[in-house]
Amino acid sequence: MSELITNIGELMTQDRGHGTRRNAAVVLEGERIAWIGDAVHAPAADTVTDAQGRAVLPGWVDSHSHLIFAGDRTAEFEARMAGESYSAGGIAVSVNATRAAGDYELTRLALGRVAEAVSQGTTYLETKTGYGLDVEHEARSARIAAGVADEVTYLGAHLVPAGSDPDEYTEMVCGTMLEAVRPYVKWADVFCETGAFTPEQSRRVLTACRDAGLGLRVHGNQLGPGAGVELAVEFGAASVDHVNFLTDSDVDLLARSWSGWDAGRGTGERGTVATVLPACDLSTRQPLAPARKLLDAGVQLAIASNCNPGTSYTSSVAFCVTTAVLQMQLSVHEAVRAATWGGALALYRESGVDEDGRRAVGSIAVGHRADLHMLKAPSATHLAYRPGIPLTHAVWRAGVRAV
Ligand SMILES: N=CN[C@@H](CCC(=O)O)C(=O)O
Ligand SMILES: [Zn+2]
Repeated sequence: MSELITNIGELMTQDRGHGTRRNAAVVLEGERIAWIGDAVHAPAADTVTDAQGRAVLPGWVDSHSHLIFAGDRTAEFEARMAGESYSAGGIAVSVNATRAAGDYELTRLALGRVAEAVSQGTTYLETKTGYGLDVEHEARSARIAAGVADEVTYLGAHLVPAGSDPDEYTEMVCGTMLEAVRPYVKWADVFCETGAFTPEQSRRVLTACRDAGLGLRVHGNQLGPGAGVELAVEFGAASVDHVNFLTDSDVDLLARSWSGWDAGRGTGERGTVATVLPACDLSTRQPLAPARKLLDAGVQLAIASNCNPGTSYTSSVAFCVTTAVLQMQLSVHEAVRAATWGGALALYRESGVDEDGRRAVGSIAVGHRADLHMLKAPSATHLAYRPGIPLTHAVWRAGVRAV
């Protein structure tokens, strides 16, 4: 089956040429993009969708979320809005509620959150464990995550549970817990921060997970300056996320991590993506991550929702993009790029043409996965120009109309 989407007012492809086309058309064939060109030259297809001048972007690639949880942390949020500051300790509230929930309930909650994300234009999504924090519940979270998300990250190193010895717990994260989650996960993450895991404990987790064949990610430099970025770059992590408190040397390390990479061709040695989480920064009243400075220094940037019950209870990547433009001084093109192609880069999914099951996501090009987001607006600029207005008109995920 093929579908022609025509009369696209603005097609923001975010492909290597960064092309934005006017009066464009796209043909989808099965799960792939088969043709892109001017609407006047569009070929015939089995079905036709008239965009009536609306804008089309790649679907959002949300490279950082924590969707496997039960319970509610409204009280903590209210206390924060009354002046308290965020601390990692709140994670324990979600751990208790998550452990108490049955499998069916936890799955239902996670699926609801994925559906909410898709309804707002997300077509590819990573999610993490991290609210189980014992072998049984981390393995269960990983299994449920594998059934609802495109990419799963093991975050046993989210918090040392109350009553556990930090070094013994870290050993379990690197041993029996890692073994139990291994069949379900592709990535591992560590919350390297005061109140969570020390640099030395983080190093042990990253080493064990790398040796187990997992790709690496780091929660770093969220609540204060620290070793997160240094460790992420040293271990060749795919991304370091949050990055609110960076020294010049952190920015330089991140930029230099990309020096062996040919951005035009997308070849060479990859570095570490800096993932900024604007909704989290607002919701914790933290200083915004220096996205402008990172881009200017040559760092590859992603924007993600960080949807979780503590610091960022939103799955709206559009909201994050809006904030990045209005508050972080990014252009609309840069912000959309970071939330599509940048997210794919952070998940090693930005390239791959017509490889079965591994088509690129996050950009619109022939042979890439047909993940499209049509706005109720003639241009992507409206995402920032009309903040807070739900602008998703239609969504295709792997060629299937999802919204
Ligand atoms: N910072 C660590 N983890 C989450 C928050 C988890 C929570 O508070 O429940 C984050 O990415 O912000
Ligand atoms: Zn997170």
